[in-house]
Amino acid sequence: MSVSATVKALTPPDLVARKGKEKIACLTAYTTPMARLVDRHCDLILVGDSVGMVVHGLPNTLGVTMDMMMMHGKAVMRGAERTLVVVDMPFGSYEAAPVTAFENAARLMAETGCGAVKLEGGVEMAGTVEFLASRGIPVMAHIGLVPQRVQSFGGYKVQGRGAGREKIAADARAVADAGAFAVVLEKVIEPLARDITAEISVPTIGIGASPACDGQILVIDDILGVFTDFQPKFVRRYAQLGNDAEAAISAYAADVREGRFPAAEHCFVESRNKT
Ligand SMILES: Nc1nc(=O)c2c([nH]1)NC[C@@H]1CN(c3ccc(C(=O)N[C@@H](CCC(=O)O)C(=O)O)cc3)CN21
Ligand SMILES: CC(C)C(=O)C(=O)O
Ligand SMILES: [Mg+2]
Repeated sequence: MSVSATVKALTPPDLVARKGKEKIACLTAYTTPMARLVDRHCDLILVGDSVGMVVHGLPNTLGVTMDMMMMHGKAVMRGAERTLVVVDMPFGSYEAAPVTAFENAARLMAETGCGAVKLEGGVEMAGTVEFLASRGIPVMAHIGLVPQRVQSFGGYKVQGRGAGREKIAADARAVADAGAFAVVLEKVIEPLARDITAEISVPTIGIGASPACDGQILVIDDILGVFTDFQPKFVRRYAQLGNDAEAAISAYAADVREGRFPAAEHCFVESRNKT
């Protein structure tokens, strides 16, 4: 992004203005070429810490570092012109104290050029959301299933059933009141997602939280069929790129072994006029 950019990027206030009017389409991306594609069709790109699982082969998001988020954040910014780019704050970079959170969020914003950060947590993180938001860092909150706490939760379970309902409603109110410009609701039961969406004044972005939300987000590798280690119930697969990639790789290897690749058009000879 540069000051002379001709295309103006969407801002957090632009997305807030869409609530109740137009659905907000969001996807994750981690690389420049994918960011370019998503940028043409979506409103928001999340550089999710899911990158640790889908790109780096980690078992969960706990091992994701600031360096990884910085590097993928920069890569995505090189491909994004009109979407709002949000970078996930990794586990350990924001929970201990608002000042630590500010220092890490400011680094992400300053060094990647992203438009906002996202952090996981509700009532207990509201003070930090307020600290950042009041100091110029737009914050997207993330409540319900919070993957960075998978060890405490004992799995990626549905949220908001029974007694858990009031806790998540309180989380939504707390982060919205603290100044979050949007709230991700992950794997939250539909009636609760509907009530929260009606109650708070900023957009809810659902992932496994029903069409009642103001927008939706999924992990790009899940919708493309690139990541297939597991498939959450909330994912819809729009392509089978993993299968296509395997077929291509297998055909290439067979061509090399059988002498069908390279062919004449891939070879260089003495004559001028040819590159
Ligand atoms: N590829 C990918 N997609 C995601 O949506 C995603 C990540 N990675 N990494 C970070 C978090 C982790 N999330 C997850 C991970 C697993 C499930 C899952 O397996 N859900 C199962 C049931 C598991 C259980 O009940 O314990 C499901 O059917 O939804 C859901 C969300 C969402 N995020
Ligand atoms: C799934 C989304 C909401 C996320 O936090 C991520 O990709 O890390
Ligand atoms: Mg995340």
